[in-house]
Amino acid sequence: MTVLTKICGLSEPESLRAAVTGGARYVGFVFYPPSPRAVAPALAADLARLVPTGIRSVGLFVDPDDEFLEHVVGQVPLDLIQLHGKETPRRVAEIKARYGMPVMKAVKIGGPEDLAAALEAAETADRLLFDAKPPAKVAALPGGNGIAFDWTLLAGRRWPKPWMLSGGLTPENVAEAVRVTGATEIDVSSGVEDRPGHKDPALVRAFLDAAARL
Ligand SMILES: O=C(O)c1ccccc1NCC(=O)[C@H](O)[C@H](O)COP(=O)(O)O
Repeated sequence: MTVLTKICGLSEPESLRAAVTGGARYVGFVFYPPSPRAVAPALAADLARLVPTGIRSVGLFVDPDDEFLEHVVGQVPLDLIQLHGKETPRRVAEIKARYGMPVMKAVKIGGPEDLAAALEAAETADRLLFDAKPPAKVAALPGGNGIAFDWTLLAGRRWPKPWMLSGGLTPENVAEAVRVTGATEIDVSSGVEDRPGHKDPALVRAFLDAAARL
């Protein structure tokens, strides 16, 4: 089965090259300053210009205002906007209309009660990304926490929009995650880092090799 992979949180040419040459179909740039993966728009623009046609550059935002979106989208050649905050379906529709770009909405999963939000998000988003709900007790990021959710919650389910599985994926667990969920698109950040915010090109290649064997 062909599984498409997104490598998220790229900020260096070497790891970007590992993603591109390793077969990633999406590369993600984080525009959320509190993240250890946050990248300046000017650097992201330089990196995005290295991305060959056919690989989609994804800009990741958390509850961005229009001024920040304008600041980034105006200088970084992006193919897809990923919204990873508390954006409503109405805000998603507004961003889609304003920037004329498809939007992938993150849906945070902690338990079965969170699945309904996916159907609501699918009303206006072009794509869904299922991620683990951040732990409530610690001051976690909205995403990129290296935490997996219960994949059986997605088993056998169909969604009205294309969707991507993320949350705690690694070269070691990705085969099981895809087997259980039936995901055809996957996303990883922490699982290919040797320290928070630093992608290890060897781990990037290992993850992509594992995905290619599915
Ligand atoms: O990656 C981040 O630092 C981040 C910060 C704030 C919001 C979202 C963030 N990442 C979103 C992604 O798409 C990650 O790839 C996804 O959450 C999976 O991350 P991980 O569990 O570390 O593989």
